[in-house]
Amino acid sequence: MTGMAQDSMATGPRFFDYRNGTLFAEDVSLTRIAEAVGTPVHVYSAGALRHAADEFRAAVRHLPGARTAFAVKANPNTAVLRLLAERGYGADIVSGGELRRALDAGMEPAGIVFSGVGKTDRELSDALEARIGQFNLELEEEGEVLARLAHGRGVRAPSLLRVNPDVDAGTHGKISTGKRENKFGVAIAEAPAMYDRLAQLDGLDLRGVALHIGSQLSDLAPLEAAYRRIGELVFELRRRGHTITRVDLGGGLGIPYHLQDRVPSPAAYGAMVARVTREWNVGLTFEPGRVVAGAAGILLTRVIWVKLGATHPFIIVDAAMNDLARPALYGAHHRFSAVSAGRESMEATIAGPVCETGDTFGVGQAIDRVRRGDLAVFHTTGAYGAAMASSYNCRPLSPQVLVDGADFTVVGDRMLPAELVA
Ligand SMILES: Cc1ncc(COP(=O)(O)O)c(C=O)c1O
Ligand SMILES: N[C@@H](CCCC[NH3+])C(=O)O
Repeated sequence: MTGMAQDSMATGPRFFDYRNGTLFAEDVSLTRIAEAVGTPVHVYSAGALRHAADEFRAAVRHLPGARTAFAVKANPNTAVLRLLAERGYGADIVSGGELRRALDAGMEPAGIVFSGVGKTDRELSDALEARIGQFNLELEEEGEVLARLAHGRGVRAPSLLRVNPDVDAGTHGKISTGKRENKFGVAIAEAPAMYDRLAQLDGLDLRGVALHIGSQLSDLAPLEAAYRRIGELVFELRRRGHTITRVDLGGGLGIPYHLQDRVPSPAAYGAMVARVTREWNVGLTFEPGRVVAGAAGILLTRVIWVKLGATHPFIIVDAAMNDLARPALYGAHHRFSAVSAGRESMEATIAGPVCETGDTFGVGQAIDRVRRGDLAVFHTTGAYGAAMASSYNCRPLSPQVLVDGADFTVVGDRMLPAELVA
């Protein structure tokens, strides 16, 4: 009975839970969603989103000038963004597409932060046109181009300089962003002189510095080390005569994917930030993604075959790496449980139908015993799940459903070509 036993160990309010042996999302049985919408389907819980969104905000909102900008890349679904806008979130964006998403969802332009190492002139112009609240500059030339574009419009672009603090975030190499060899931000040693030059430009309203050292951080120590370096930089910039009013501390807080994972709570994170930034005298911006949306989603799938394998049986499900890329890309783990939990378990390798050996969700895992036709879920897919989906193998993008209490709605992806939407 691994599914039921595993889920009963979860802490905090439970939005995906068994009732009479069937897994529910809030008050809607997943069997009903599968019958109505088909599988695979990404299912989000509005209650879980509200809970995580409020928990993070509660942890940081007492900090001076605190602003929370949800990292849209984690979950750009318009209904999700709308819900977060209602909870007081702005948006951290990295492309013109994400800008449109954030604006479509009703986010205030003033609450939008534009990060990203390769913003095009067109994207910078569109963001200026939209009057977004903050540009995070990732290289000096970007600042010069933005200054020119802003000056041409008779405005000054509110900007921070993103600094690379050269700290090892202790996370997967592909999602680490704050080591000197990474492409993000400017080297901290070069930041003061560069800041001096950028601050001279008429078209920029340079207000401070930003950083983001990586994602799925399971320890606060690297964040604290990076923040201390940024604190020293703030005082150095003030000694050089600059007025520093804002620091953007990025995102990165990890969440549990295995039941035994231990990660810092948002409250512990907020307490660390309060301690480290006490003397800074600036407003703080946060860019959380995963910690807000991750636990609010599951991927509902159906078992197509149980196939004999050399070491373990293969459970071939109808979801694949094009629906959930994290296991194939980072070797990431997403718990698997049956929607109708029986009493038996089995050891199996879970795989999708895509023609790649890497389309595997777990090798030799102990899971609920499932049979052909059974429904099952991958847990904790609300962040970087549907967001990273592709139509590889000409598989249609899977639908997304938002459950709120006893109601559920298909919350489509308006920006995607109609022929790609299931
Ligand atoms: C600049 C920036 N901000 C915020 C985030 C959000 O990170 P997370 O989802 O780990 O909170 C990312 C992704 O790592 C990012 O690149
Ligand atoms: N896509 C990554 C996170 C990347 C964060 C973006 N900087 C993941 O699924 O874990």
